[in-house]
Amino acid sequence: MNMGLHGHKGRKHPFYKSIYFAAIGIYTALKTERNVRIHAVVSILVLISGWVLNLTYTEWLFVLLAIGVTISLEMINSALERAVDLATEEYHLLAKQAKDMAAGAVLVFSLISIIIGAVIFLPRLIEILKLLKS
Ligand SMILES: Nc1ncnc2c1ncn2[C@@H]1O[C@H](COP(=O)(O)OP(=O)(O)OP(=O)(O)O)[C@@H](O)[C@H]1O
Repeated sequence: MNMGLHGHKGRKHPFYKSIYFAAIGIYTALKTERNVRIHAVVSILVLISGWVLNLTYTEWLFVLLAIGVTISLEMINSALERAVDLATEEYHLLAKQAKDMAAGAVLVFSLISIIIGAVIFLPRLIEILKLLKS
């Protein structure tokens, strides 16, 4: 394997090609990973809700961060699952730990996202329910 001057396998792509491969990666994740599709649909619903509820500048920053990091982590989790499956088809403790830790990372940030969502959206929803009652 020629690592050459350009590092990994001696390949060197122009920048636009790297962006193209990354876009293919997003497409592949959407096509093959149910969890990524669910996150994408929920994210679109959250963006519409944020627009309807007229979020503040700071609230938008938190919402965008929560959406972006959650989907990114989910894709890294899927990538790691593939890398592990490529490395071994056998049962292996290290394979289990690698997959479970990656899933744990997704879970940690999902819990943070739920807190961010609750802090931003719950007070507004309660406000709307009060208005509907009166
Ligand atoms: N080669 C392996 N050796 C040991 N344990 C494994 C191996 N592959 C998978 N596992 C265990 O089985 C679980 C399920 O693995 P799988 O690859 O199906 O991922 P998954 O968690 O179902 O993925 P998804 O996020 O797509 O639902 C892993 O979390 C891990 O605990």
